[in-house]
Amino acid sequence: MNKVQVTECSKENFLSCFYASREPYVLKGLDIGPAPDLWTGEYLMDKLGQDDKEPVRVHVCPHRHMDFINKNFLYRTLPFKDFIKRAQLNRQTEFFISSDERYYLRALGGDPRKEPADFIRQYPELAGDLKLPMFFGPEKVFSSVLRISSPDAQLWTHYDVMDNFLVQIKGKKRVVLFHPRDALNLYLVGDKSSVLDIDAPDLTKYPLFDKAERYECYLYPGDVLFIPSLWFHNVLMYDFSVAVNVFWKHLEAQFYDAKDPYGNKDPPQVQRALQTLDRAMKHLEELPNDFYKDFYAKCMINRLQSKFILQQ
Ligand SMILES: O=C(O)CCC(=O)C(=O)O
Ligand SMILES: [Fe+2]
Repeated sequence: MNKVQVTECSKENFLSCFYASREPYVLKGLDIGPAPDLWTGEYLMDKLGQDDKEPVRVHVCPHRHMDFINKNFLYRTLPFKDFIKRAQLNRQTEFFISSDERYYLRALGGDPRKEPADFIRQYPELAGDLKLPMFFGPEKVFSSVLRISSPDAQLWTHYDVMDNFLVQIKGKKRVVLFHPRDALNLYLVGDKSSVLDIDAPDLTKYPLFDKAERYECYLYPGDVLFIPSLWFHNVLMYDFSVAVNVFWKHLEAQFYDAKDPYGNKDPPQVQRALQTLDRAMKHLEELPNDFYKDFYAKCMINRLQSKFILQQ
């Protein structure tokens, strides 16, 4: 296991010394404003509990391991006040599935299908309490996302296509990361890993997972975690947790899908390549038996490998 590096450097130092490494860092001691002191559950309910505030759509899950592949959670809409009340508790008196269900809010944009989330515009009641780390020009910002969770919830391992500064405001959490070079060891389905229990993985089902190099850190209020694009991350909340993350474009505009409200669509070039691959697979399906399919699939992998896979 590798520990994610922790530094107390300034923004300028981070950019000149660390950013280019494309490795994760926990940045401590940045001035993020008074939010970590102010944002108790009571305060959030007071600021956002007005009747005219839009209710929130949250994930509701009866298990610790939230699983996007098998969708072991529901989406439910709650008034903000009720959501905050419930998210602070370990056991619910009013619930959708069971008394030990957990909640996770990932704020969406004003028009969730089209617009990325914009924390400052959508939560003006809280915006003055938080100085988001503005490491790059405003034209590079993609979205800023409020994330609130119950204790003992764990978010599935996934990657995002943007650089990310995850600002922890309330509660302690553990973040486990995997380098993009471990993609073949994580049993991916799209942008998510099928290995749900990363602490006790089923190695008979997922033998290669043992090879994936694990990076780990703990985040406390005021900490900012830099997650470079394509790095896999899995987040375990120990407490009622509040965070805001900022997604940044670090590539030129042509490498981002203009219709991506979440920041997790692959580059348009990759989407086209995957469509072509689907067609290629249909052609292989036409072969007379599995032996031929296996052989020619290996020939195709070989071509990809010799042209694109980096030596490790
Ligand atoms: O800490 C969290 O709630 C989730 C972090 C995450 O997946 C992200 O910021 O992209
Ligand atoms: Fe993420």
